[in-house]
Amino acid sequence: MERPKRNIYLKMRTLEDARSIWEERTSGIRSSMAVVSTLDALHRVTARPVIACRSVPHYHGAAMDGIAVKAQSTFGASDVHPLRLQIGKKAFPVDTGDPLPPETDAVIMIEYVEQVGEGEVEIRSSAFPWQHVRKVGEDIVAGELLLPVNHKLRPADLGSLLAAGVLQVTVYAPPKVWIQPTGTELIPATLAHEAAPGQIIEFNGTVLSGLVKECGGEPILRDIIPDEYEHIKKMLQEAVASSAEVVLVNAGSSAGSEDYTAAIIDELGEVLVHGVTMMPGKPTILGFIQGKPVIGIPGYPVSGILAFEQFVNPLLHALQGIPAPSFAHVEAQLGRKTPSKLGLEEFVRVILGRVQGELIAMPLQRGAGVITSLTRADGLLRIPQDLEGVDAGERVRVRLLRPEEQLDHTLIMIGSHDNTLDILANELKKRDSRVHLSSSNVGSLGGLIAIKRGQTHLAGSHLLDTDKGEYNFSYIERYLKGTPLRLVQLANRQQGFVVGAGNPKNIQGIGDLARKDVTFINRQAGSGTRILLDYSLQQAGIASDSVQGYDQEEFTHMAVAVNVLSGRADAGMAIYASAKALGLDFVPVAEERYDLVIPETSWNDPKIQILLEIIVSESFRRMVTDLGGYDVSASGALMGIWDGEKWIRTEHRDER
Ligand SMILES: Nc1nc2c(c(=O)[nH]1)N[C@H]1C(S)=C(S)[C@@H](COP(=O)(O)OP(=O)(O)OC[C@H]3O[C@@H](n4cnc5c(N)ncnc54)[C@H](O)[C@@H]3O)O[C@H]1N2
Ligand code: MOO
Repeated sequence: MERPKRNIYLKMRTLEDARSIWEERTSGIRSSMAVVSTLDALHRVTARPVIACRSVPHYHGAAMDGIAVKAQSTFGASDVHPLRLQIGKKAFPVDTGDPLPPETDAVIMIEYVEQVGEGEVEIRSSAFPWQHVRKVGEDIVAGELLLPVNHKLRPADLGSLLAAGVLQVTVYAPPKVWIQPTGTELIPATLAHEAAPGQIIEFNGTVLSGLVKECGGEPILRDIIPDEYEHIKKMLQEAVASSAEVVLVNAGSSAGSEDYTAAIIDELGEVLVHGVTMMPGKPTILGFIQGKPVIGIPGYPVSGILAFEQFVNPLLHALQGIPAPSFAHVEAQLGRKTPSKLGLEEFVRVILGRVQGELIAMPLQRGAGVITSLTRADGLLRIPQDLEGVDAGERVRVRLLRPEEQLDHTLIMIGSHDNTLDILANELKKRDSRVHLSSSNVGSLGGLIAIKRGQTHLAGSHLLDTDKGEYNFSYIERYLKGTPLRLVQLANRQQGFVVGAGNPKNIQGIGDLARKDVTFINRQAGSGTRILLDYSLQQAGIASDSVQGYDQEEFTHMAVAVNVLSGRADAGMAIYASAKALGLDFVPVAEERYDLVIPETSWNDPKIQILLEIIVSESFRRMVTDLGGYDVSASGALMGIWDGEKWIRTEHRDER
């Protein structure tokens, strides 16, 4: 048998075309039917109409507490002519729900009944027939249509079914979905502690299982199989012969030499689409084998989730006879220019928060392999394929990934990255579970600009004025004229060189960066760390082009440390905590002040006030001290009040 060695996208389609091809080919398919107990039928979809077996109520009953009467016998009663009725003859005490005694057809509420003498009551107005009576069949009439077909059962529906004597319902069986992780590099999460380089923990299977359950399906999660032609082929044959109604093959769908899935589906059945002009999610495969939908889900986690949403979610709903629920959207202002590839529909993860009444969307990291870009995201921005991007300040429609009401409790922090922000985020949630810190790392200067544009509640900044040797003040004077704010110290922290464990290249100071055998990893321009590095180089009389790797930039301290850990670089400038976190060595260069820049417009925001309480708390200081490399003795100190024109300094601590 011929085994294809290489693969290309066989049938590339736009997202819109792929969706409509898929919808057309799958719209008629339905899941098998099952008869289930009404008690277990919540969220299932009716596959047959449901007919009431009995009427509700099945007797005339009192709708109020009081006395049951024959309405006719009360006619004429009034304030002027009160009427007396004998208990047991003309008036019968009843409670709500009691059957009406024979010959009666109305209830008078107890509030309008006066007890007079032994066995007699008096009324001062007449009753009309069927007043306060629940008549037979008022709610449900036996034989009537209770619920139509293709109806998703809600708790109240189950109530009406039981009331109408319907103890079993015919529903669509939860569509069974075969989920097959593939990849020779994959290992189960239980073996995470012994993962060798090149081995990847399998987790997409669990993500896909969760998504299937959310669509009312039943996942069948299979053990990992290697990326081998025969394995994949045998598995697909087994899958289509099984009771599974849908088959998902995860990974191996792009152009790699081991990516056979499309070729095998083509051999065993039919490939409708291979490649969709969406990003992430491009290598999606849509096909059929023996009448069963088979979908190749890309291996990168974000790509996989987005491909599932576009193609599997609507399919699983269609199998149950209902449309996929639509997603909630909000309008927001885009905080940062976001370029996008022409010809590709791009899905950008964003954080969302309300700043000065305006909803702001800030893009997060874009890598399709970055699963945390989805856990951190508040929303998804879809950039159509005919756009080359969206400009900062443009109004965009963003799909919500959190309930809308949470957006008012989101604290947006844009600017420089610091490891203490994770502690802050956790402490905020601890104090008020609604409050959520969404941070975007764009460097200190980027944070000040975001404040200028009214796009953030606060910024983190450590900008060294190389002339004055002080932090932040002069930058605020330069960039934030007309924007009143307060500057609060978060911590003093140690900056230095992160180097390999044991300092293998024996890096002692800035001078070593010019060595031919030392490769550096830099931070992005505009970051405080970069300014500190450039300043240190200048002080030492070292030209930047004599530093190897100077042009290689990362956006966070941890990313710099990871470069050193992986051996890509010998040194990078970062905070001590990032070296400690990865078991690397650290060569101190300077201590710097990291401040929170809080515009006056958000100073009184309760979320900011909680944050200010946290940073002066003992527990916060202890946790930050434990990170190492921080001095928190002045955390929370008000460094200055800027009225938009000049500084109103204060030396007092915690003066809020
Ligand atoms: N030369 C090309 N290379 C790639 C292309 C391309 O067009 N030409 N497409 C890229 C795009 S876009 C995507 S998305 C990825 C996904 O491709 P595959 O579906 O073939 O997936 P793999 O390469 O096998 O895996 C990608 C990545 O994801 C990890 N992975 C796989 N399965 C799991 C799992 N069950 N749990 C967790 N992680 C998983 C895998 O180890 C890889 O790291 O391809 C680009 N390449
Ligand atoms: O299109 Mo792939 O799905 O970006 O990562």
